[in-house]
Amino acid sequence: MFESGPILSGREISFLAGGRRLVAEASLELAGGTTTILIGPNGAGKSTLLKLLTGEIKPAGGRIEIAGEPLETVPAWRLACQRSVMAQHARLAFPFSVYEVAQLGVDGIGRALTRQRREAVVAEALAAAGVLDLAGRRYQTLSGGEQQRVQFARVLCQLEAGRSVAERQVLFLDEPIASLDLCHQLALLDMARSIAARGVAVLIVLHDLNLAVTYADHLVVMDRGRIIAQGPPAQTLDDALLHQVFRVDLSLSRAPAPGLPFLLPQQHRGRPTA
Ligand SMILES: Nc1ncnc2c1ncn2[C@@H]1O[C@H](COP(=O)(O)OP(=O)(O)OP(=O)(O)O)[C@@H](O)[C@H]1O
Repeated sequence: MFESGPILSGREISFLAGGRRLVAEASLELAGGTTTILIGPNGAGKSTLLKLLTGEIKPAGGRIEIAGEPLETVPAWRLACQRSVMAQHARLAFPFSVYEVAQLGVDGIGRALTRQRREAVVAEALAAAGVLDLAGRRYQTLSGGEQQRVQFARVLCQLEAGRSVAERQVLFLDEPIASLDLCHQLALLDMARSIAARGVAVLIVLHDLNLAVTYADHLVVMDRGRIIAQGPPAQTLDDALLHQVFRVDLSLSRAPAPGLPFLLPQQHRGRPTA
């Protein structure tokens, strides 16, 4: 059994850039064993908030703690063991093979592991992400969806290698299914949930509201830099909030599968309402 409770917490976090407040007084907790899904329209501040929580950028105000320590005091090598990040866009300047990209996840972090174990971690991650058969290919020659799955393999490697150092870990996935077909979307989200089930705190930025309400234990809704609602999906989303945040007419109804919340467009006019 794992220790439940928050692994990462943010209190009143703010971030300013270009003369604008991109994140304003955001507070949230990422608990072990929990899948938190962050939703909101384009430009709401989701990726900016994720970058603040991962330590990639520094907040102008507020406090972020990971495993009880202020985030800014945790040395980079330990942070790399405590949290793994799949960014929205990953660029590679060098002609790496798929295997080498996944291997980046264990480089450094997996130094305490035997070479055999490191190789097993990479092979297991490539297989879990469904890209083992692409291991020898040049990363740049892959399709967008294949590249996204290789990036997922890389973060799986990092998480697994980091486990030898950090017991309490956070997995951040920023729009991890944006380029994936439905089968691979569900496979990735199922895997993220099974990672949460072993005690990791998982934060996923998603645009698909159906998948968000289906996979989230905790839903966080952002609009214009602010967290405007959060909690269990069924108690967090309602028609009024959907209209306010996404500026379209949607209705929350029940899908044929019992207990599975589902959003159906109602009189959708094909473009956002004013
Ligand atoms: N460094 C920056 N300087 C100025 N503005 C920025 C900077 N970074 C982000 N922004 C702006 O901040 C807002 C929030 O950006 P962010 O990427 O966090 O949104 P998002 O909710 O992830 O959007 P999307 O769903 O489109 O990915 C956007 O309007 C963006 O243009």
